[in-house]
Amino acid sequence: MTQTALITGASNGIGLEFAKIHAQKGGNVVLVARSEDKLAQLAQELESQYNVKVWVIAQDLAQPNAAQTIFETTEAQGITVDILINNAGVGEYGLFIEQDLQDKHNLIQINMTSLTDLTYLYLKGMVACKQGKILNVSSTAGFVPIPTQAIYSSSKAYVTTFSQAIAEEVRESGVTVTALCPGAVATGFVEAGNLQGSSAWKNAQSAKSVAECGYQAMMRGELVAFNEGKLKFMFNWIMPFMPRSFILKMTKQAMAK
Ligand SMILES: NC(=O)C1=CN([C@@H]2O[C@H](COP(=O)(O)OP(=O)(O)OC[C@H]3O[C@@H](n4cnc5c(N)ncnc54)[C@H](OP(=O)(O)O)[C@@H]3O)[C@@H](O)[C@H]2O)C=CC1
Ligand SMILES: N[C@@H](C=O)C(=O)O
Repeated sequence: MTQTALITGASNGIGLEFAKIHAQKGGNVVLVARSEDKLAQLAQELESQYNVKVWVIAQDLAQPNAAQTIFETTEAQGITVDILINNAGVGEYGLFIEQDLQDKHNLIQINMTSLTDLTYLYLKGMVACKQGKILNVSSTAGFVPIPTQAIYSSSKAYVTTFSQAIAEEVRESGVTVTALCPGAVATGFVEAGNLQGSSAWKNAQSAKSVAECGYQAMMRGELVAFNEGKLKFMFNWIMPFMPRSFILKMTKQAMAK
């Protein structure tokens, strides 16, 4: 049966690669982002190249009602979402007290609240049908506090913890929830988050490789997935045993420009 995947942040980066992967496997796709022209272009390419159905929903996930609007749109068009990939997210760089508070509210809305709302709205139907998969794109940043990314790293800690908790809640239902925790990835995220020049991205991975890893982990129903084995080892078996003060110095240095 052809499965439909709703992918947020599908106009660029990792989300764009998720859309290509799912379409290549014969899946229908609902593309969500703000850039309607880019999404329309991608929709046309995917439909002609893979003979799948593609819908475009242009929505700003920084808006409080975005998730409800997206859900109402798919409901109105009779679209059953079998796979939800909450990928959209924005980064940041700078001292907390020097940040624009509205920008931080937007980050919290995009990275946490809209992700939560979309999960709530679509997970209910998946549980009712006893099938479905959710992939929440988090980050290794969620495992440690990061000076200059205080709210971003906290938002990803939320995504990783939230995803595991609801995965257990629905474990008997036939629905799986996966948190994908990439390290540095070479996408527009870096410039958009004013992160260029930070040494943390010197060995950034490709969006394609991260999406392939995340998609496979989602299909296997993994709880928490890393795109590199060394990251999995470091964040599961090394970092938890390090002194907090040392971790803070290390993350602060990694972000230095
Ligand atoms: N790049 C990295 O180093 C890492 C990224 N991640 C996570 O991966 C995910 C994808 O990031 P990545 O692909 O790298 O970043 P990109 O900046 O390349 O892509 C971000 C996507 O999110 C969309 N987006 C941004 N703001 C909004 C908004 N307000 N409303 C709707 N959509 C929005 C953008 O589309 P548009 O502008 O058209 O709205 C774009 O499609 C994020 O959750 C990020 O936190 C995790 C670890 C590392
Ligand atoms: N890992 C990067 C993306 O989440 C970061 O720390 O910003």
